Amino acid sequence: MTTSKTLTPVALTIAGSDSGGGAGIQSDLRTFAFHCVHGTSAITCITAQNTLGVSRVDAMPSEAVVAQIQAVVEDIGVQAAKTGMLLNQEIISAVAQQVTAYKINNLVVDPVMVSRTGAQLIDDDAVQTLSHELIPQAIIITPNRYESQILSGLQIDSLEDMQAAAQIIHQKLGNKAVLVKGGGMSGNLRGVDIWFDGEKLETLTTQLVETKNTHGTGCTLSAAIAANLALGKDLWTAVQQAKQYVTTALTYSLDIGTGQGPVGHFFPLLQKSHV
Ligand SMILES: Nc1ncnc2c1ncn2[C@@H]1O[C@H](COP(=O)(O)OP(=O)(O)OP(=O)(O)O)[C@@H](O)[C@H]1O
Ligand SMILES: Cc1ncc(CO)c(N)n1
Repeated sequence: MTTSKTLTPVALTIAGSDSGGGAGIQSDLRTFAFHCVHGTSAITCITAQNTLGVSRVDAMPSEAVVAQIQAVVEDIGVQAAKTGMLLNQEIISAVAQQVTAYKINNLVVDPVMVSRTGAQLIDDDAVQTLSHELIPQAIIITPNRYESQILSGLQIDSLEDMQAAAQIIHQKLGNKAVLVKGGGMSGNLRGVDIWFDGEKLETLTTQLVETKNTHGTGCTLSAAIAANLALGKDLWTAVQQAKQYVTTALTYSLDIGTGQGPVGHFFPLLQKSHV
């Protein structure tokens, strides 16, 4: 059997480490692997985190983040990338400069600012830099309910609010597409996302999964979109399939820890071995 370098899809995650293994770098690399995409990483910060929450965050020096991106892109090359928790203004600016310099165009930005529970994950100055320097370079951004409120200036309580926010964010920031995620909504809207690409306003609905173990859904979704882009799929297909991946991972979520457990990525293996 021969192997070919050119046939190996590679994706890069630029994100924080989650010691509990449910979100961040750990969920992204797992998602890439289960898409048969080689995963590379640039770690922005180290969180001490478990199913109950984040107890400490240590930022990496921005030079270290830049060095990781350079090491990966200059030697291995990437077909797609995603950003997650970038923590502070300096790191966001440095990442934005690298994205420009290396012309990373299949860029998925998960604008991690506020967790689903409403906790702020980056400082105030960083929100501005994210909006002005990095988000404009993304092919798609995937804000959750609270991030969509910040980016659109709207209070979001209904499906109509989500639709209006997606359109405002698209107009303001000019990404090819915006996906407003509904995990932070209430009732049946929890599994509903809104896509807007300037023309098509679509509601993405899979089944609602009734579980408390939803940690890492947002990271997994954006990583799965990036993986699908690395595999050469078009953006709309990449998003639809990523949404399905997250839904299935939620149905196999892991009841570990005493708080919110993570989504489960092992389902393709479990199905094969009939465990
Ligand atoms: N209970 C659920 N059932 C089905 N889908 C869900 C559920 N909760 C979240 N999702 C889906 O998970 C994806 C991530 O959305 P969510 O709003 O949870 O992102 P997030 O807040 O960024 O996540 P994170 O917990 O990683 O910070 C979306 O596609 C959303 O519809
Ligand atoms: C490291 C990290 N990135 C992203 C999130 C958002 O889910 C988190 N909780 N932790």
